[in-house]
Amino acid sequence: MAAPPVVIWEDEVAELLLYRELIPRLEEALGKFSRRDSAEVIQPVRTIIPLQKHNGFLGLMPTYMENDGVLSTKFVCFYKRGDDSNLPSTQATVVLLDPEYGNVKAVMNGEVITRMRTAAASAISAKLLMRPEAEVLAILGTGNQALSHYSVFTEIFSFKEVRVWSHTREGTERFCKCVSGPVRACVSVEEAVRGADAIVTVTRCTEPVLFGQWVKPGAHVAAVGACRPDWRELDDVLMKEAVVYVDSREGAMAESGDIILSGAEVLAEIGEVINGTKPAYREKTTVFKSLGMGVEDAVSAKLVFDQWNAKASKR
Ligand SMILES: NC(=O)C1=CN([C@@H]2O[C@H](COP(=O)(O)OP(=O)(O)OC[C@H]3O[C@@H](n4cnc5c(N)ncnc54)[C@H](O)[C@@H]3O)[C@@H](O)[C@H]2O)C=CC1
Ligand SMILES: O=C([O-])C1=[NH+]CCC1
Repeated sequence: MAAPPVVIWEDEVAELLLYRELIPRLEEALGKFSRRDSAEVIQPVRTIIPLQKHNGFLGLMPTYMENDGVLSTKFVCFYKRGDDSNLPSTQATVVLLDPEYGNVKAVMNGEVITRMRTAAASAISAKLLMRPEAEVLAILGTGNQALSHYSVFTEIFSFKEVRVWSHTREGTERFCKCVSGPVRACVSVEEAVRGADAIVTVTRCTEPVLFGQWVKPGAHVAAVGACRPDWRELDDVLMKEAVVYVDSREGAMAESGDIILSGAEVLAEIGEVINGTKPAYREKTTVFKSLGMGVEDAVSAKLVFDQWNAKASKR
């Protein structure tokens, strides 16, 4: 009989998951996903169930990576919360199964995984699409994703300046107190993004907040919020002027308001750039539209589980 599942919760996931180990595994997984070899990866577009009464959505994100022996599902609830709400805007759990027997091996906190793998995917897009001489990073939004993006972008790049903007002053103040390095608080989006070489959008807004007229030609934008077909973070000018990359074409066409409503053309998946089958236009203005994928959760969960087992064998 299979052993009962282990439960690995927030603090332990945070201790076991490190960007330096996660990033290379994510790069490999994004490349595998874009090869569309069903003997290697099966990851359908997530199923979404609206939670109308609570202004939210449940996303189910099953993934099977045959050669890696990874079978997992993430359950993620995300909500359109008002500013005065103390309730979380994203809650997630990842279940890791044994693909041979079908039993559950581990149940893990998915918030840390979601924060870290999303920020790591944005950092991979910047590694491939941002100009190497980039000096200024701007972050729009000051929530959980803003903090994880600050951590990984300052860990792997050497920006001379990091700017942050939130639509509330309290949000900006909280963010500036939480981060361990320098950051300049900005009072408007325009102040934050003018002249920036890299821009990360991690807001819960449903109307455009970043306008193309303010974006420096050649800048790279990692667009992480606006994960519903009628939600926007970026305006039509930016979407049409930029070269657009996505994590998954099918996901983007089903879920990204910035792509669907602007009618912008998608040049490539980021995995295709990793595989060398599509070009990286570093000298042009680029947008990486991230929606989040099950393969990212699957490789993160495997990493956490492997590290947990390695630690357990030393006890
Ligand atoms: N692409 C992906 O893989 C993922 C995307 N997300 C999305 O990223 C976004 C940020 O997520 P979290 O940091 O977890 O949320 P959070 O609730 O911790 O932070 C959201 C931020 O948006 C700001 N905000 C709220 N309403 C706004 C408005 N009308 N205009 C401008 N700013 C506004 C808040 O002040 C806060 O700074 C959400 O849209 C979430 O759904 C989350 C997880 C994964
Ligand atoms: O990939 C993910 O976990 C999510 N994308 C949008 C909200 C949550």
